[in-house]
Amino acid sequence: MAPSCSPINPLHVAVIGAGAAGLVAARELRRESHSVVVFERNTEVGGLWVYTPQSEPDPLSLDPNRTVVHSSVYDSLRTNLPRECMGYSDFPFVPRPEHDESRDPRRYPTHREVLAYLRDFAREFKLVEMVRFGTEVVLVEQDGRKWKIRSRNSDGVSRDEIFDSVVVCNGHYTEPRVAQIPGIDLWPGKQLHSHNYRVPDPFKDQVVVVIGNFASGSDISKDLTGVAKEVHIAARSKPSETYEKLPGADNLWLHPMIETACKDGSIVFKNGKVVQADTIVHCTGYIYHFPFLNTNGYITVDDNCVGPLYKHVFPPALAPGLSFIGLPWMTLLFTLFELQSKWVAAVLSGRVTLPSEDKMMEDTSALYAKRDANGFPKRYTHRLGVVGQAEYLNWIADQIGEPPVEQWRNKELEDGYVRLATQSDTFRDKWDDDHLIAEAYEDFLRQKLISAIPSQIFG
Ligand SMILES: Cc1cc2nc3c(=O)[nH]c(=O)nc-3n(C[C@H](O)[C@H](O)[C@H](O)COP(=O)(O)OP(=O)(O)OC[C@H]3O[C@@H](n4cnc5c(N)ncnc54)[C@H](O)[C@@H]3O)c2cc1C
Repeated sequence: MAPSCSPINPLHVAVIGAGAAGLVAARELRRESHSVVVFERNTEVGGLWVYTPQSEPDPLSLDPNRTVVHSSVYDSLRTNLPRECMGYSDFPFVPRPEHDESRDPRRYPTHREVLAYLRDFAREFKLVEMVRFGTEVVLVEQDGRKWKIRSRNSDGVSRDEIFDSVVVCNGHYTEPRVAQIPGIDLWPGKQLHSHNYRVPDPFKDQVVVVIGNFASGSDISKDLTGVAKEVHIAARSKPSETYEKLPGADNLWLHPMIETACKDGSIVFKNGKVVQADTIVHCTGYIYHFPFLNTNGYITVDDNCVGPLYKHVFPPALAPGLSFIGLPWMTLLFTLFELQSKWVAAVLSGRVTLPSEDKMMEDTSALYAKRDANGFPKRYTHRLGVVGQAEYLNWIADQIGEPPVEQWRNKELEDGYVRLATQSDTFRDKWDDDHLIAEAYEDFLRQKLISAIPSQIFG
């Protein structure tokens, strides 16, 4: 629906999480005159990007009563997308050497630079004053037409409060998904999920099997080659005859998926190769998890499909009081967080209207039907992909009267994914799209978001 001329209706809104999604949600809600409280269980902003050397005591994170460590960032992590396309629209993620010599000016900087950027963003827009740190949300449920939030502070003190609306930004890279391996119960080696991987040192001289070959699997296997005896990647997407020695190291092999794990410590791959392994690292992704949410069964998570949700944001029967920012993946995430936040803020103030509950349900059912007809599993419901993501982001932009996402930004994402898949050992340092960098910086200059083009970022 197009923006209406209705008077603005300011509400009291709770945001759960002060990561990249929650920060921009808070900014957009406040811009729309809502009063905002951001609940953040950590002691600082940044969410996933707040690296900690600590990992969880249960290396597969299966114990529901374990102490949760939020971040899944490993020490050597650099971004998997170029920085120009990662930033918010009016606060570009550009090198900021004037601040501090420890900043990383590279096009694919370290996780520390992303955290520094998010801190800069929070400072620039005075967002920290809205955040209640060390405060975990333990329950969200409807209370008449409003929403009750129960939170617990670091002293264990609980508090109930009533809000007009709740915006969920709790992140979805903390609750691991673990691969099912025939015979694993009798296999005597160690297992961990990439959520609990930080540095390669504990794997010195080991034979390690890494399951998964996308961003984390590819990074972690390379990280391990420096200290491990052998590293074997098991990739679900590879044909069963695959057996390749990978470039960039002399102890790294690519296999198809594991056939079975045996009690003598061996791992048999579907290509028939057998290795005597010490450790398996599951780089197999994460599941959406909302342990605090009580909607009397209305919202479910079924094979990583969270629903029902209109356009991945609003549960039709509970909209607009409850909304979710940041569920889709394979997209320009910070751009998505910003556009979804603007949409939620405008819907809450009455500036933009949602379709009827029935129409939203129809749209959601149509999305599921299309997914099923294309043969995609449920866990791909929130996967946007290169084409789908541009359409989706532009659809939201249109709802709120914003311009479509810049072509250079979409193209950087597209080319970035191709590089990631085809030159996984060099994609962060070698590229041939300097023209896109130039377009991005000209755009930033034109909008007066920067004062000069830094020279060091061209390839
Ligand atoms: C290894 C890895 C590498 C990545 N690399 C990139 C990249 O290069 N580029 C990119 O764009 N994206 C990348 N991503 C995706 C990344 O997750 C997003 O970019 C983004 O930072 C997620 O932001 P978020 O706010 O949704 O979640 P988070 O950053 O996870 O923030 C959620 C916040 O909610 C808080 N919280 C959770 N539950 C509660 C509760 N009950 N009460 C109070 N607070 C709570 C948490 O403490 C946290 O601060 C990567 C992800 C991973 C796992």
